[in-house]
Amino acid sequence: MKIKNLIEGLEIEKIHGDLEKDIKGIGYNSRKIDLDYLFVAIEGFESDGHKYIQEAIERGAIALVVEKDIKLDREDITIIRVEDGRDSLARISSNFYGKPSQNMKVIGVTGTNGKTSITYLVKSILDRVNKNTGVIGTMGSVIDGEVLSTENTTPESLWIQRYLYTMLKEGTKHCVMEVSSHSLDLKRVEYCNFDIGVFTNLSRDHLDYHNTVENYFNAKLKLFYMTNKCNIINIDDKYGRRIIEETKNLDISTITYGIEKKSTIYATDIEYHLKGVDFKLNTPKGSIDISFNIPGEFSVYNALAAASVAYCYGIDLKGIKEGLEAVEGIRGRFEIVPTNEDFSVIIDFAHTPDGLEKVLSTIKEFAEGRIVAVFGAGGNRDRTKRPIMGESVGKYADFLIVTSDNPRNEEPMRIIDDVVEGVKKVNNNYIKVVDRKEAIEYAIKNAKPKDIILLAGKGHETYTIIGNEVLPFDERQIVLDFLKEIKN
Ligand SMILES: CC(=O)N[C@H]1[C@@H](OP(=O)(O)OP(=O)(O)OC[C@H]2O[C@@H](n3ccc(=O)[nH]c3=O)[C@H](O)[C@@H]2O)O[C@H](CO)[C@@H](O)[C@@H]1O[C@H](C)C(=O)N[C@@H](C)C(=O)N[C@H](CCC(=O)O)C(=O)O
Ligand SMILES: Nc1ncnc2c1ncn2[C@@H]1O[C@H](COP(=O)(O)OP(=O)(O)OP(=O)(O)O)[C@@H](O)[C@H]1O
Ligand SMILES: N[C@H](CCC[C@H](N)C(=O)O)C(=O)O
Ligand SMILES: [Mg+2]
Repeated sequence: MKIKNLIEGLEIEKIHGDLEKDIKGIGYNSRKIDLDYLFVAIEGFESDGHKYIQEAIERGAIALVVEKDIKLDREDITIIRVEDGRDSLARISSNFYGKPSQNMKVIGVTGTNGKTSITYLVKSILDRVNKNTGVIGTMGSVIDGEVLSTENTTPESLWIQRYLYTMLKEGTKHCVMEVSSHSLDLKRVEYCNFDIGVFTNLSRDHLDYHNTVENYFNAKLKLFYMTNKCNIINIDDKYGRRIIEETKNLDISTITYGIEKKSTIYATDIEYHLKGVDFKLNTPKGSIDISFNIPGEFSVYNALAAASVAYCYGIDLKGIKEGLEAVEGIRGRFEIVPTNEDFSVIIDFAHTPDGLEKVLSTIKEFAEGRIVAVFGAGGNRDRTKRPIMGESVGKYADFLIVTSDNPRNEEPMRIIDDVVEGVKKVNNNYIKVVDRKEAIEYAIKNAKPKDIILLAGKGHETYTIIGNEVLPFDERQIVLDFLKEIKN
């Protein structure tokens, strides 16, 4: 595509050079630049893309989008100076891929917990009524059955636009996307035409990035100004009610869902059990009984959110029921490891105080033996949530093994101590085991009949991040291998 077409709509401060050149690809990382590429230099938190302009040119960049004035000894390189590199990257990427979001239905899901779960529930319902649905989120990008791994829950704008383009090419006209607060703040989803926005809930997380809960909320709020068809909001969450208030004058319809407060889509007759939850789904078009395969009240909320999306698209109750009930489970979300033992092992991705509270209170309701929790907190992430996570687990678990969860560049024992600070307030029945594999093995070795061992925090992840290294680490495999080992 010619540079002049690529920069359509871009807010430009200065241009130098030829705009007729043909661009073969776009990049924001110098290491990924190829022949005849356009390189967008972004000043980041860790580094500065402008430092890598020379490398980008050596690799084949023939045009640059920059946030600062730069001096080059090459006259043939086109230089476009802009105010905001991230915003420009999003605009250019959308142009390059033919503005794919304008030709499809994109559903954005935001909130602290439940995003991944809801995206897969929506996919299950829409797929069943012949709407081939793509997903972009924590577990990767799913395009026509193929899963591509993504670096972030919501990838950089270039990738989002590329995935949407590929989906369209494959005949996928619906995409359900997790929209993280980082992505809203860092403009990864700019120029993305959202049909529907879904809000799950808001609780403590990511304060390392946003500093205050108010900033975190305001980042999430942005999504509901970007939608065209409908906003779907959890009315039982106080931040959900704030979104409803803040957006009430917009020319867009709002569907509310909930259990406690009066809402458009709601659940009644809820019956909890360890293998799932049964409830009546009520909509303005009638009610239907749902037998859902993931337990807990939080699952009812996730199912209601997905049902609201389907309702918004006019899918009938039977279609919604079939789609929800077809979900046998979601990887790493209350996943029961098939051990064949007299105790149970559950792998769950809870990594926030609220997520842990929700999953543990669900387990507590059915536990006949002890609850043993193996968990930790991620390094280079919100420190303020760590003691609160410890407290959430300490309130419910009979025995806690506080361990590591992706320490990244932090000292693992320091993270554990941050968590233990909260544990100690409510429970003294804990040990610290830095090595997560040893921690899991300890829990299994000492398991008593009817125990429920919860391995929390890593969910679907099959790796651990120690320093800058990503090492293989699959908890299911660790559990099964260890059981085999102690039996031999
Ligand atoms: C805090 C944050 O979100 N940071 C994101 C941000 O990084 P940054 O601004 O620090 O980038 P940087 O390292 O300073 O580099 C600046 C620029 O120089 C470029 N560069 C750098 C080195 C080089 O050799 N050549 C080069 O061109 C980089 O490509 C970049 O364009 O922009 C990068 C490019 O898009 C992202 O990869 C990076 O996400 C990092 C990996 C990250 O960990 N993000 C997490 C916190 C995140 O986004 N999480 C959310 C929420 C998770 C959830 O709860 O669901 C998510 O959506 O995943
Ligand atoms: N609606 C919910 N409310 C509270 N906790 C939930 C909810 N849904 C799921 N959880 C808990 O949070 C964990 C993570 O769920 P999920 O992966 O769906 O959230 P997410 O918002 O995608 O998280 P992330 O921000 O990491 O992408 C689950 O394993 C479960 O323990
Ligand atoms: N999307 C979340 C996932 C956290 C998962 C947990 N295992 C951790 O590493 O803290 C994050 O990047 O903060
Ligand atoms: Mg997710």
